Amino acid sequence: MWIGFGEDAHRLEPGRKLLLGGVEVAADRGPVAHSDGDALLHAVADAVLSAVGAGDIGEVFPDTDPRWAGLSGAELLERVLELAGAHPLRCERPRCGRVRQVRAVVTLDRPKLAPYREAMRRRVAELCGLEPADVSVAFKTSEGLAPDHVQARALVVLEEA
Ligand SMILES: Nc1ccn([C@@H]2O[C@H](COP(=O)(O)O)[C@@H](O)[C@H]2O)c(=O)n1
Ligand SMILES: C[C@@]1(CO)OP(=O)(O)OP(=O)(O)OC[C@H]1O
Repeated sequence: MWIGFGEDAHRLEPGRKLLLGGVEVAADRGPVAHSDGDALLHAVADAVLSAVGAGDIGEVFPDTDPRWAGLSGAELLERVLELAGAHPLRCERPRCGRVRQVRAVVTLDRPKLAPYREAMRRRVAELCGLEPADVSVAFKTSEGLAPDHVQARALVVLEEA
Protein backbone atom coordinates (compact mmCIF):
# COMPACT_ATOMS: atom_id res chain seq x y z
CA MET A 1 0.00 0.00 0.00
CA TRP A 2 1.23 3.50 -0.83
CA ILE A 3 -0.03 6.84 0.40
CA GLY A 4 0.34 10.03 -1.61
CA PHE A 5 -0.33 13.66 -0.80
CA GLY A 6 -0.95 16.45 -3.30
CA GLU A 7 -1.81 20.12 -3.29
CA ASP A 8 -2.68 22.82 -5.81
CA ALA A 9 -3.66 26.47 -5.72
CA HIS A 10 -4.72 29.06 -8.27
CA ARG A 11 -5.42 32.77 -8.14
CA LEU A 12 -9.00 33.70 -9.02
CA GLU A 13 -9.97 36.31 -11.59
CA PRO A 14 -13.29 37.43 -13.05
CA GLY A 15 -14.46 35.95 -16.33
CA ARG A 16 -12.87 32.51 -15.96
CA LYS A 17 -14.63 29.19 -15.64
CA LEU A 18 -14.39 27.52 -12.21
CA LEU A 19 -13.92 23.76 -12.53
CA LEU A 20 -13.40 21.56 -9.48
CA GLY A 21 -13.27 17.79 -9.64
CA GLY A 22 -14.31 18.00 -13.27
CA VAL A 23 -17.52 19.79 -12.30
CA GLU A 24 -18.33 23.33 -13.44
CA VAL A 25 -19.25 25.56 -10.50
CA ALA A 26 -21.40 28.65 -11.10
CA ALA A 27 -19.13 31.52 -10.01
CA ASP A 28 -18.16 35.03 -11.08
CA ARG A 29 -14.46 34.16 -10.91
CA GLY A 30 -12.24 31.27 -11.90
CA PRO A 31 -8.59 30.21 -11.76
CA VAL A 32 -5.75 31.83 -13.66
CA ALA A 33 -3.95 28.81 -15.09
CA HIS A 34 -2.15 27.40 -18.10
CA SER A 35 -4.58 24.45 -18.10
CA ASP A 36 -8.24 24.47 -17.07
CA GLY A 37 -7.00 25.12 -13.50
CA ASP A 38 -9.01 22.35 -11.87
CA ALA A 39 -7.29 22.53 -8.47
CA LEU A 40 -9.07 19.46 -7.09
CA LEU A 41 -8.10 17.14 -9.95
CA HIS A 42 -4.58 18.62 -9.94
CA ALA A 43 -4.24 17.86 -6.22
CA VAL A 44 -5.46 14.27 -6.76
CA ALA A 45 -3.02 13.87 -9.67
CA ASP A 46 -0.13 15.21 -7.56
CA ALA A 47 -1.13 12.78 -4.80
CA VAL A 48 -0.97 9.86 -7.26
CA LEU A 49 2.51 10.96 -8.39
CA SER A 50 3.52 11.39 -4.75
CA ALA A 51 2.37 7.84 -3.94
CA VAL A 52 4.69 6.38 -6.57
CA GLY A 53 7.51 8.87 -5.98
CA ALA A 54 7.23 10.36 -9.46
CA GLY A 55 7.56 14.08 -8.78
CA ASP A 56 4.69 16.43 -9.51
CA ILE A 57 2.47 17.66 -12.32
CA GLY A 58 4.58 20.76 -12.86
CA GLU A 59 7.42 18.46 -13.95
CA VAL A 60 5.27 16.18 -16.09
CA PHE A 61 3.25 18.99 -17.71
CA PRO A 62 5.49 22.11 -17.68
CA ASP A 63 3.47 25.29 -18.01
CA THR A 64 6.01 26.47 -20.58
CA ASP A 65 4.89 23.72 -22.96
CA PRO A 66 2.11 24.78 -25.35
CA ARG A 67 0.94 21.14 -25.56
CA TRP A 68 -0.55 21.52 -22.08
CA ALA A 69 -2.31 24.83 -22.64
CA GLY A 70 -5.99 24.36 -21.80
CA LEU A 71 -5.40 20.74 -20.70
CA SER A 72 -8.47 19.47 -18.86
CA GLY A 73 -8.07 18.20 -15.31
CA ALA A 74 -9.68 14.92 -16.38
CA GLU A 75 -7.12 14.32 -19.14
CA LEU A 76 -4.29 15.37 -16.83
CA LEU A 77 -5.41 12.89 -14.16
CA GLU A 78 -5.85 10.10 -16.72
CA ARG A 79 -2.34 10.69 -18.05
CA VAL A 80 -0.94 10.68 -14.51
CA LEU A 81 -2.76 7.44 -13.64
CA GLU A 82 -1.26 5.80 -16.73
CA LEU A 83 2.19 7.11 -15.91
CA ALA A 84 1.88 5.79 -12.35
CA GLY A 85 0.63 2.40 -13.56
CA ALA A 86 -2.65 3.03 -11.74
CA HIS A 87 -5.11 3.63 -14.57
CA PRO A 88 -8.30 1.65 -13.88
CA LEU A 89 -8.52 0.37 -17.47
CA ARG A 90 -5.04 0.58 -18.93
CA CYS A 91 -1.80 -0.64 -17.42
CA GLU A 92 1.12 -1.77 -19.51
CA ARG A 93 3.58 -1.88 -16.65
CA PRO A 94 4.73 -5.15 -15.07
CA ARG A 95 3.60 -3.83 -11.69
CA CYS A 96 0.23 -2.09 -11.65
CA GLY A 97 -1.51 -0.35 -8.80
CA ARG A 98 -5.05 0.72 -8.17
CA VAL A 99 -6.29 3.82 -6.42
CA ARG A 100 -8.36 2.61 -3.47
CA GLN A 101 -9.30 5.81 -1.64
CA VAL A 102 -9.24 9.56 -2.23
CA ARG A 103 -9.63 12.13 0.56
CA ALA A 104 -9.69 15.78 -0.51
CA VAL A 105 -10.26 19.25 0.93
CA VAL A 106 -10.98 22.36 -1.17
CA THR A 107 -10.48 25.80 0.38
CA LEU A 108 -12.52 28.56 -1.24
CA ASP A 109 -14.33 31.49 0.35
CA ARG A 110 -17.18 31.65 -2.15
CA PRO A 111 -19.39 30.33 -3.62
CA LYS A 112 -20.64 27.49 -1.44
CA LEU A 113 -19.48 24.20 -2.88
CA ALA A 114 -21.60 21.80 -0.82
CA PRO A 115 -24.30 21.56 -3.56
CA TYR A 116 -21.62 20.20 -5.92
CA ARG A 117 -20.11 17.65 -3.54
CA GLU A 118 -21.84 14.53 -4.86
CA ALA A 119 -21.12 15.40 -8.50
CA MET A 120 -17.44 15.93 -7.64
CA ARG A 121 -17.25 12.62 -5.75
CA ARG A 122 -18.85 10.80 -8.68
CA ARG A 123 -16.50 12.30 -11.27
CA VAL A 124 -13.33 11.76 -9.23
CA ALA A 125 -14.46 8.19 -8.52
CA GLU A 126 -15.17 7.57 -12.20
CA LEU A 127 -11.73 8.80 -13.25
CA CYS A 128 -9.95 6.71 -10.62
CA GLY A 129 -12.05 3.56 -11.10
CA LEU A 130 -13.66 3.81 -7.67
CA GLU A 131 -17.11 3.99 -6.15
CA PRO A 132 -18.18 7.47 -4.95
CA ALA A 133 -18.14 6.07 -1.40
CA ASP A 134 -14.35 5.72 -1.72
CA VAL A 135 -13.95 9.44 -2.39
CA SER A 136 -14.50 12.16 0.17
CA VAL A 137 -14.47 15.85 -0.66
CA ALA A 138 -14.64 18.44 2.13
CA PHE A 139 -14.86 22.21 1.80
CA LYS A 140 -13.42 25.02 3.89
CA THR A 141 -13.42 28.77 3.67
CA SER A 142 -10.14 30.53 4.37
CA GLU A 143 -12.09 32.75 6.81
CA GLY A 144 -11.15 35.69 4.59
CA LEU A 145 -7.41 35.00 4.80
CA ALA A 146 -7.13 34.06 1.12
CA PRO A 147 -10.23 35.45 -0.59
CA ASP A 148 -8.72 35.50 -4.07
CA HIS A 149 -7.55 31.96 -4.46
CA VAL A 150 -8.73 28.40 -4.62
CA GLN A 151 -6.71 25.65 -3.01
CA ALA A 152 -7.09 21.88 -2.89
CA ARG A 153 -5.31 19.16 -0.98
CA ALA A 154 -5.69 15.44 -1.49
CA LEU A 155 -4.57 12.14 -0.05
CA VAL A 156 -4.73 8.95 -2.08
CA VAL A 157 -4.22 5.36 -1.08
CA LEU A 158 -2.84 3.05 -3.78
CA GLU A 159 -2.66 -0.71 -3.56
CA GLU A 160 -0.96 -3.24 -5.75
CA ALA A 161 -3.49 -4.54 -8.27
N1 LIG B 1 -16.68 27.19 -0.52
C1 LIG B 1 -17.21 26.54 0.54
C2 LIG B 1 -16.65 26.61 1.81
C3 LIG B 1 -17.28 25.96 2.85
N2 LIG B 1 -18.41 25.25 2.61
C4 LIG B 1 -19.11 24.60 3.72
O1 LIG B 1 -19.46 25.59 4.68
C5 LIG B 1 -19.30 25.12 6.00
C6 LIG B 1 -18.46 26.09 6.84
O2 LIG B 1 -17.14 26.21 6.34
P1 LIG B 1 -15.98 26.83 7.29
O3 LIG B 1 -14.74 26.90 6.47
O4 LIG B 1 -16.45 28.17 7.69
O5 LIG B 1 -15.82 25.88 8.43
C7 LIG B 1 -18.71 23.74 5.91
O6 LIG B 1 -19.74 22.81 6.17
C8 LIG B 1 -18.26 23.58 4.47
O7 LIG B 1 -18.50 22.30 3.96
C9 LIG B 1 -18.94 25.17 1.35
O8 LIG B 1 -19.97 24.53 1.10
N3 LIG B 1 -18.31 25.82 0.33
C1 LIG C 1 -1.21 21.90 -15.35
C2 LIG C 1 -0.15 22.89 -15.75
C3 LIG C 1 0.15 22.64 -17.22
O1 LIG C 1 -0.90 23.07 -18.08
O2 LIG C 1 -0.50 24.25 -15.66
P1 LIG C 1 -1.44 25.05 -14.63
O3 LIG C 1 -2.84 24.96 -15.12
O4 LIG C 1 -0.93 26.44 -14.49
O5 LIG C 1 -1.47 24.26 -13.28
P2 LIG C 1 -0.53 23.92 -12.05
O6 LIG C 1 -1.43 23.40 -11.01
O7 LIG C 1 0.33 25.05 -11.67
O8 LIG C 1 0.27 22.60 -12.55
C4 LIG C 1 1.07 22.19 -13.55
C5 LIG C 1 1.09 22.94 -14.84
O9 LIG C 1 2.29 22.89 -15.45
